[in-house]
Amino acid sequence: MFRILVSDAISEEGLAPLRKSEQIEIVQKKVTEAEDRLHEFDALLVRSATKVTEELLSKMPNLKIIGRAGVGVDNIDVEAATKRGIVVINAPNGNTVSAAEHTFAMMAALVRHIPQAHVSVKSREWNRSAFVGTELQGKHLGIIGFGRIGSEVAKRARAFGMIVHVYDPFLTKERAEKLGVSIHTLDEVLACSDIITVHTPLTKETKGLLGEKNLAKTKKGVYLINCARGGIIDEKALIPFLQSGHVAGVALDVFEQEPPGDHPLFAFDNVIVTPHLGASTVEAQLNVATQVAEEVLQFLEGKPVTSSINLPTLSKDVYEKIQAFYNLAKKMGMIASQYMNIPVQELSVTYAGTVADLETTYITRSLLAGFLRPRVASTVNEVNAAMIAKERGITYGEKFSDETHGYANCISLTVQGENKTFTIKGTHIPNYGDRIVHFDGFTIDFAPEGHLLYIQHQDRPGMIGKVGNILGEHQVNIATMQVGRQQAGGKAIMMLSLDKPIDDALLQKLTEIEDIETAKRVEV
Ligand SMILES: NC(=O)C1=CN([C@@H]2O[C@H](COP(=O)(O)OP(=O)(O)OC[C@H]3O[C@@H](n4cnc5c(N)ncnc54)[C@H](O)[C@@H]3O)[C@@H](O)[C@H]2O)C=CC1
Ligand SMILES: O=C(O)CCC(=O)C(=O)O
Repeated sequence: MFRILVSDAISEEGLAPLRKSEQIEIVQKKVTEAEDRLHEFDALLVRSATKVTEELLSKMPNLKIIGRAGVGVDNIDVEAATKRGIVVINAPNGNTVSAAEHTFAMMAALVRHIPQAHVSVKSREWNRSAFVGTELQGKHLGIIGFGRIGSEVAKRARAFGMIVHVYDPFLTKERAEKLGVSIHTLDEVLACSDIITVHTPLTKETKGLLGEKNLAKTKKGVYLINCARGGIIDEKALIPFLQSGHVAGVALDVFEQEPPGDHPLFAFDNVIVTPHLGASTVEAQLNVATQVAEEVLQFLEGKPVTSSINLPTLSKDVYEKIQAFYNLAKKMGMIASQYMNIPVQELSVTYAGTVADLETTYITRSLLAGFLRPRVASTVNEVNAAMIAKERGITYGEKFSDETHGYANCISLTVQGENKTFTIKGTHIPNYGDRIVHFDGFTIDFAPEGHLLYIQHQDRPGMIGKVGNILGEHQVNIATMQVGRQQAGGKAIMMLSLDKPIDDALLQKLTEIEDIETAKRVEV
């Protein structure tokens, strides 16, 4: 049974695909109300209210995936989740239109004083001269952060006859041209805009982006809108600019602290607010819940997720192409790690043939996870493998080559350890399977699976018989055996596949056979 905790209000209709599965149990409770069961859950679904902290994660040892039904993941400690090998996914575009429309609604409300007029009329006043507004047509709109929502806001602004100025340091010229906007510096946008709206994530760079210094660079009478994340506009820094009239009005959907409580900005009539409603439409909530539910189902079926924050994204098509190599690489990593059971500093993976044209980043992550698994007590998978390797001082890199050794594809792994370098090469043969074709300097051909026994010895008559006898005496059946040698009478190897694992005592007995140099167990 796969147990999912849904901790925030998520569209019931969107969750329907999950409810259909008999293997899934859904519990709808706040994390604080599910304290006694936290350890049971495999998945956690949230919006922005639940704070997914390291402390919460430590109480959820079974958690494998966190789904954010929305865009911003600033309520999730992604680094802590990554360390624990937990996949974090979001729904990056399900609420884009709703957030853009809300921004526009706020813009119109701000320049036409709609909330203030509404309160006035309901207080039995009829004061038309107090609420004279300004048109949007012909006004300069500054958009800071030109991603999904920023660009939707721009479309609507153009339809209203506004002149759009964009600041986004990551926006390419080509994309800006395609979207019909020109890129400016932040200072230019600040200086020329009648209205400024922010649409960036909250990061170290964007926290307080509109603070005292930058607010001073804006036009007198500017209007400001934040429907992105609280803190991008510094709330405290705004106060003197509102008091002096430099800032004509502010619209906030988001706050540094949510809920904001009794906020000093509420004292200003020209500050209008909503309680983080950007994504609160029936359509957006259905979209984000459906996206997250589908991703969780994919994950449950062992398929890659496409909207992960902490994994390279992978489409279904690409995954189908890489799947065989992904599995082969993992096994190669596991074998190399057990064979080289000494500290290692570097892994170097070389791809040749058809595999070199695929999305190898994911394959390398799989290999790295396979390598670390026998060495690390905690969960290690594609999510946290790179981080764990870094913590352990293991560097890794990818190369590409034309040398396929006669196979259609070849993955080669070289492990650099203390005083020893080891190379293993593998290939995947469609409709046949995975084969290891090179092992520590020997050409060989074996399937990388099950209970393997590697023996290195001098090439002498009778060696196979001696090994077979000892295994037979201990009731260990040999399923397959492959041999290889460098030259007659020189160093030779055997790779045996056994029906059951062998213990230390038996391994020791094998190494005591004359002319056997090494005997190692490898479990795949
Ligand atoms: N109020 C609400 O209910 C909602 C709020 N949001 C928030 O809106 C924001 C934008 O969301 P999307 O457009 O979907 O994200 P996005 O990732 O598509 O776009 C963000 C843009 O900000 C840009 N950016 C990053 N750092 C920047 C910097 N230092 N200066 C200028 N630009 C920078 C990026 O290059 C990117 O183009 C996010 O903070 C998200 O959490 C999203 C949905 C609903
Ligand atoms: O879940 C919500 O309503 C908040 C949406 C939001 O802020 C986001 O998607 O980033």
